[in-house]
Amino acid sequence: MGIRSGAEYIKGLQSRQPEIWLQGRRVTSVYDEAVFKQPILEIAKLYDMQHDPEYQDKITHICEETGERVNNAFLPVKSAEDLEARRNLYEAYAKATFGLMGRTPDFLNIVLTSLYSNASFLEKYNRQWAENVKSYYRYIRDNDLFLTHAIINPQNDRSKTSHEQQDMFTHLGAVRETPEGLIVRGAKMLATLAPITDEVIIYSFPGFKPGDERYALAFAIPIDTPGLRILCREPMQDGKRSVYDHPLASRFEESDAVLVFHDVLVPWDRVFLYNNVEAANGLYPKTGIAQQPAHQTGVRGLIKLQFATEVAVRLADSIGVDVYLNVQNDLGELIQSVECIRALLRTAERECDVLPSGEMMPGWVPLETIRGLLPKMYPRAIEVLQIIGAGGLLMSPTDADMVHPELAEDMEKYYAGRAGISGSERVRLFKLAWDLCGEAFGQRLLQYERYYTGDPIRKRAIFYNNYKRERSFSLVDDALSVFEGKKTAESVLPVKRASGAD
Ligand SMILES: Cc1cc2nc3c(=O)[nH]c(=O)nc-3n(C[C@H](O)[C@H](O)[C@H](O)COP(=O)(O)OP(=O)(O)OC[C@H]3O[C@@H](n4cnc5c(N)ncnc54)[C@H](O)[C@@H]3O)c2cc1C
Ligand SMILES: Nc1c(O)cccc1C(=O)O
Repeated sequence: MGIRSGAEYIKGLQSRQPEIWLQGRRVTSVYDEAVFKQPILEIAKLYDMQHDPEYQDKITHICEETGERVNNAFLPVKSAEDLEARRNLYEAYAKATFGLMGRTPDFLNIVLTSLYSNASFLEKYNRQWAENVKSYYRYIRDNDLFLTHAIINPQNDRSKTSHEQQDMFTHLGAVRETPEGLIVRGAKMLATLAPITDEVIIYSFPGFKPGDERYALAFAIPIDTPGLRILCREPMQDGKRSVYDHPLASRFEESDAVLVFHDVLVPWDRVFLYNNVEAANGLYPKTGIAQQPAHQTGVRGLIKLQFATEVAVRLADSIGVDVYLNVQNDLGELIQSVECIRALLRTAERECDVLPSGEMMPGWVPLETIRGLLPKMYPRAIEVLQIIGAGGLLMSPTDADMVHPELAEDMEKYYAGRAGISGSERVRLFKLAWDLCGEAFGQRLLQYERYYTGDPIRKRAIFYNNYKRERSFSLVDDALSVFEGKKTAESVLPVKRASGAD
């Protein structure tokens, strides 16, 4: 089949009835549910872009194996050209959503492509797991499906491992084997966009300890598999807010959900890993599923940061405050943050790593640096928006006020910005900014940037430890070589090193 259109994606959603719980009731038709409607349409637009002549060659390619046109997320990366094709895709999708949707279909489809490219990792433990991953990749690619994922255990008692929790099946684990497959029970978080996806893939960040064998699992199933319950968090929109009043919040809210598995059957051909702590701990660091998605999130994060920065610049300009040094200083800082991420991405794309499988991956050090910096840079951009917008962010009237005949004159006069910025222009700009920096929607976007890639503190500690392992920090030796063989600084003269260097 190859690339789907938006209408085909929506038809797929309409053909199923997953068990979705929202505000105390069961959702019977996800497409007709107001809170999901607009996000569905935004995702549908991304599917349509695959057929749009403006984008088609940038974001899709002809699959070598099938001869069909498929999305670039399914392209195993073997060369710089492949990497560029991937980047074009990330950029096109991120620009279409202003970087505000983190879990667009490309994200998990590249995870899957990496698992496919590095299936040899699984083969070492079980040949069938590797075969299962490969056929699942082909199935998702050829049907152009949209996945959600849940790789974190619910936040119950973080000081204990899965098998030490109060109930054996609080965290998702295997209950028993049957001839048809594995029965699994328990919960996982935090499946973004789960209600509007086709399938769910389950795996985990490393951290399993001996005794956690039943939780060491990876598999994928259709989102409407019997026994799988999707428990949505409280939505931040009712789905009926005006696009004028909430130009971003009304369109781009990604729902998040806890997934509860009530004795769900996972067919054997969908089991990718089971009952093996070592394999489960190696899956994330050793199959490229950390590094390739970091490229996608780096590009998306750049667009999001750039967007917030542009809003801040336009906001400041609209009320004439960017003549002040402090405001210029803050805006200059944001622009430098954007340029820093842009430069890191370029470096990552040029300084590639090549895995034993031949898969080419953007450089680990610059990508991890982006992962470490964005959780600080994005919240700072939001803070700057709040500081520059100040009380003006709290004076925006509504769409209805703007068009009311009795108020129209006041609106244009008292809400105008500096010369040349009309009342309606200024109000629209401030509403855009408020969605990002004031609304619950904007707070979620901030929380996403802090945590989507895991706990930033532990991530940075892992980065430090790996970096230290791979490097000798030899500049220090070079500096200290001046003391070689000498006891005191007073007696020092440069000495010849073994290498012959001074
Ligand atoms: C908006 C949003 C969307 C998300 N979407 C998805 C998704 O689609 N799929 C998915 O699988 N996940 C998703 N996540 C989850 C994300 O992966 C986690 O939030 C992230 O891994 C951090 O884990 P946690 O939230 O459980 O925090 P915790 O690990 O519980 O951490 C809470 C606090 O305790 C500290 N802490 C906890 N344990 C330790 C420890 N061992 N050592 C030191 N400090 C510790 C942390 O530093 C942190 O401050 C999403 C998260 C957000 C916010
Ligand atoms: N955050 C991630 C995720 O949810 C799945 C795969 C990779 C990541 C990541 O940021 O490394």
